Amino acid sequence: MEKVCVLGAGSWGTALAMVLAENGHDTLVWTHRANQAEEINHLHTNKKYLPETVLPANLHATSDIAMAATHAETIVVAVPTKAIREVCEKLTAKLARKVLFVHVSKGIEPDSLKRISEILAESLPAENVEEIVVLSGPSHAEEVVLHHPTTVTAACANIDAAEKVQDLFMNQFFRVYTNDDVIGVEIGGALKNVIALAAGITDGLNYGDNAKAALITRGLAEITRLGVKMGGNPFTFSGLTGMGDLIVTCTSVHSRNWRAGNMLGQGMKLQEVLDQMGMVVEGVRTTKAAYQLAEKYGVAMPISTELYSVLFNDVEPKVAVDALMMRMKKREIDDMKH
Ligand SMILES: NC(=O)C1=CN([C@@H]2O[C@H](COP(=O)(O)OP(=O)(O)OC[C@H]3O[C@@H](n4cnc5c(N)ncnc54)[C@H](O)[C@@H]3O)[C@@H](O)[C@H]2O)C=CC1
Ligand SMILES: O=C(CO)COP(=O)(O)O
Repeated sequence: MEKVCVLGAGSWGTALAMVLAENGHDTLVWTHRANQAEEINHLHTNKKYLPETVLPANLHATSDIAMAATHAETIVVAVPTKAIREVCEKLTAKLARKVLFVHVSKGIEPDSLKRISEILAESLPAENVEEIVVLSGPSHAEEVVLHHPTTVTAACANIDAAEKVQDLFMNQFFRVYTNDDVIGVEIGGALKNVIALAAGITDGLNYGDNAKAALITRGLAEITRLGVKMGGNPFTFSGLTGMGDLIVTCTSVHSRNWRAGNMLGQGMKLQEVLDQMGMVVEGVRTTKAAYQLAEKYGVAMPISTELYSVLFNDVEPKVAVDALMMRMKKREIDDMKH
């Protein structure tokens, strides 16, 4: 039995804490909201994020970051990308030992263009970090808490650390693979949210399944082009954290990014959509990062670029789709190289 702390009691942090507690680990979930910690401890629910779920009685919560820092041999970071630096800062002052860090957030920081493992490495004291492992793949919290079969990947250059995380989480309904390609796994996990927003938009425009299949396939092509240029293994992008996650996020009703895109496609403005969601839609900030990364690495990312113009330059979704369809003629396979 390991002592594990999960930082963030949104839908994903709570679902993963539930997996860990059910696996018999001494699991504590930290939330910055005291009333949410009380709800988890006394009612064994987290109604705002997982309204139908009863949490295991051995899952405990705290809003005291010092308690979270001292409890854990392993810390799972499950807050949205934009909160990671702030949470690390709070945690840093309280860390007293070396900890194995696992992150499950899917984003890239705009402007700095840092991946999450890079943000963690620069925000946490090196003497307190045993390793940083990313856990990613096609996995909606809503299905994990129902014990529906789910597969994910734990990635770290140090494969022993990835295997340790595999052992922590793996059970009959939650299957964990390992990979040593952190760049490929993080890029796939972050950028699929961009394509899911676009898929939601075409569904909101009632463009049907041909359009969605095209977005998934050409989306994977541009994610792979960028990811390989950044140093990722090309095979990672056809795995669980690439194609797998792209499929689930573009097709599932649980997807926050698809739902947000769907509202945009139906004519709502971005701010209205975000106000209505009440949960993190990582793809919005990641679209900005993708646009910047495409420029930085000189890689063609037409879907991300058109989505950027919809989200940040007020271009009508239909106009953006027309622009994608009317691009210069291309060869399908040659195009993958540029
Ligand atoms: N929901 C899901 O099924 C999955 C989510 N993810 C990723 O996990 C990450 C978290 O997502 P969700 O749990 O869905 O988000 P959420 O919106 O359900 O919850 C986010 C949680 O972070 C907390 N938070 C926000 N700002 C904070 C701050 N400054 N300090 C401390 N806590 C803060 C919120 O109070 C909330 O408890 C995202 O990067 C997402 O892409 C990954 C796989 C599945
Ligand atoms: O990453 C996810 C599923 O693997 C969650 O995606 P959404 O944030 O779009 O809900």
